[in-house]
Amino acid sequence: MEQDEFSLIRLLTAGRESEEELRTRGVVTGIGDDAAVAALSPGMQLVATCDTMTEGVHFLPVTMRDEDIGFKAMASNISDIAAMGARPRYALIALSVPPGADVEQIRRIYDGLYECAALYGVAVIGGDTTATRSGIVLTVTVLGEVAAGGALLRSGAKPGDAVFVTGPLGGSAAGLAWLLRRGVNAAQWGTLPSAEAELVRAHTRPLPQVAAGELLQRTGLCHALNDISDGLASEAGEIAEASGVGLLIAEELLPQAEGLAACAEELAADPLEWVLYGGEDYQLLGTAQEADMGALREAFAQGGLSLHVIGRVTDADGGVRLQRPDGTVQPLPKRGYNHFAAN
Ligand SMILES: Nc1ncnc2c1ncn2[C@@H]1O[C@H](COP(=O)(O)OP(=O)(O)O)[C@@H](O)[C@H]1O
Ligand SMILES: Cc1ncc(C[n+]2csc(CCOP(=O)(O)OP(=O)(O)O)c2C)c(N)n1
Ligand SMILES: [Mg+2]
Ligand SMILES: [Mg+2]
Ligand SMILES: [Mg+2]
Repeated sequence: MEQDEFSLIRLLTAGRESEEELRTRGVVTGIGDDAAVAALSPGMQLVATCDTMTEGVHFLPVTMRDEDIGFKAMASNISDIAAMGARPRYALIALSVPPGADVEQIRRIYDGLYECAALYGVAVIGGDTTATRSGIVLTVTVLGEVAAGGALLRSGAKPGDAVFVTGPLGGSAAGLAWLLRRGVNAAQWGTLPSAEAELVRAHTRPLPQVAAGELLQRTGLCHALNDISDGLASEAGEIAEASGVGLLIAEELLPQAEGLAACAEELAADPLEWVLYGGEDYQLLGTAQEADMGALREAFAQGGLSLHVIGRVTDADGGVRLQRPDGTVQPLPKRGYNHFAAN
């Protein structure tokens, strides 16, 4: 790479957004000083999160195009802001690349980062650039805001609440399984049959549910909220633990990504595994009082958003359980993606 980090930073970030545009988004001092300075709206509290994408762990050449790596790194962070019922505002990007990296590849990763940021009105205000000895590591920090005292936590679920999700599950894991099995190169994705293309899209270009999170926050009716990065079972376990409750999920009510069953059949896989344990769907999982679900459904329908009731909150004794279609109930282990599992 014929660059030092200063020229690389300029190459990646210069000219992406006009001064004027950054100012209207609240940026007082952006890229180029020791730290960024940015405004928060009056009466709002800061909501901050960071997540990393590591080559070989979160992506491989056969699973993600360069632009997708950037898009998904930004999207997964925005999803955590959505899961607090907050609005994403600013992002910082920490990039580590091997010394011999292809600058054009890094630039494409940045195209994806900025594409996702623009989609959600997020301004990139800084970051850090270093070398790594092998593999790309991309860490995004997103700063958002929420009405003071109004953040939606994992800890507010109450027995008797309905449990809901904001959209279909299992698509990302199915898309990943399909890409790994087929090993097709990204240039061929455009020619995929539409069902597979949708699943691949769910894996490579997840769309965080910011509008749903903000709507849930505004209504004041949502008791607990979490986003699904590690899988439904794992995130349900997080809500149960944080709230000191149990959750009973009905398998029949789980919304499946379109084309999931056909893809599972083709790959001789179990679609329920993808739905429960696959992860990276970035839908929101929440609870609200049963009696308020009608009002929530109406508000979601008016906003063109979807909402699916998938179960109910119980007392803590039962833990997290799954009701099978035949009526039997079994424990739903808090199994999901584990970075340190032996494999
Ligand atoms: N290395 C770390 N140091 C401090 N806090 C961390 C670290 N890693 C994760 N956390 C915090 O632990 C909590 C759970 O993290 P995580 O499971 O990654 O959440 P999510 O799945 O929503 O990204 C978050 O509050 C996160 O900020
Ligand atoms: C090549 C490849 N193998 C496996 C996966 C699946 N995968 C990797 S990380 C992960 C969970 C989500 O990532 P994590 O870093 O745990 O995010 P967080 O829970 O902190 O939001 C999953 C399902 C993948 N995306 N790509
Ligand atoms: Mg995390
Ligand atoms: Mg989360
Ligand atoms: Mg995780």
